[in-house]
Amino acid sequence: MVASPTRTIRIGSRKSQLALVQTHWVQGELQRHFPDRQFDVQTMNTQGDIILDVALAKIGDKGLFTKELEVGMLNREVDFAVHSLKDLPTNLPDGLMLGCVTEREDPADALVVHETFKTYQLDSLPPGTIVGTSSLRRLAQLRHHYPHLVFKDIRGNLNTRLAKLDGGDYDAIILAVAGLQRLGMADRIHQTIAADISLHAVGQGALGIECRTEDPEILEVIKVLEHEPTAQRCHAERAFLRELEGGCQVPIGVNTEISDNVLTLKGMVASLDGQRLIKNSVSGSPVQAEQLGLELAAKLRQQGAKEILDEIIATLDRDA
Ligand SMILES: NCc1[nH]cc(CCC(=O)O)c1CC(=O)O
Repeated sequence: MVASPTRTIRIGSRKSQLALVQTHWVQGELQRHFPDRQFDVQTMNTQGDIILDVALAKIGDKGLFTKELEVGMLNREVDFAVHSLKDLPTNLPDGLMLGCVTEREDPADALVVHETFKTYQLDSLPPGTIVGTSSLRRLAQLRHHYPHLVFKDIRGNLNTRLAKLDGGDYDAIILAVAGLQRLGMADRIHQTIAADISLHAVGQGALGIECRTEDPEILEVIKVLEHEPTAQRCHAERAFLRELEGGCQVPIGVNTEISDNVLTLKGMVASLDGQRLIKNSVSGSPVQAEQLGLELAAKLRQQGAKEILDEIIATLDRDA
């Protein structure tokens, strides 16, 4: 018997510890579904892994963590790439698509504290507490609720950030619950931040698998890992962000849930000083996910979101 020749499937990944944990999970799951196929992992450095000394907000986020992997796919060096969905831009290059969204972990943010701050919760942190975050979304929402805290930029992978916290550069930092859980560091979560204080990033907690548009064989393989409710929630979130975004990393947060076959999408846009914060929500059928995202974007624009976003983009351009 002649076995039909099947190609080895090459998976592209960043080299960070979190990226590798996520990619190896995908590789393991696919290997379980397709025991006769071979899956290899090929790692690449992205701009986001190389430029570590510039505030994320100033370089924007247009594919900072994804571009090299995308070039690899278009050049057929790799067949698909595994991303943290929140790092994947809402507009993808021609020839590539979001082929699969995996089941989401808790999408919330977490407060992680220095050992001398263990007795505090977010709402009891004393004035002047130094909180590290590099996300304008986290910054604006926390400033809105806790104007007495002091915010300081922080970069680097999860381990670097935790080392800076433990070394005393910060009293507390904000990280994604999902990243800490995946790296086996859930014990560092001091408090999960509630949605009424801080909405999470679009796609947070889910993995997004990007592949070539014209490669049905690969698309069929990766689709086995799709989790439909997560995909519907994330498609609504991404449509909302795509519709509002000025192309820059901006303070936009979301929250979604599906209950009794109704998808509810909450969204917020805030000014950097946290003084203006606009929120609203829409509900409808999960199969209309994208439409719900557009609807919510239109609502927030009516409430003044565009003015806030234009102002932020002008500030970032001026300070760049
Ligand atoms: N921008 C970095 C990044 N990309 C994905 C995660 C965590 C995992 C996730 O949200 O899926 C993180 C770290 C963080 O925000 O703390």
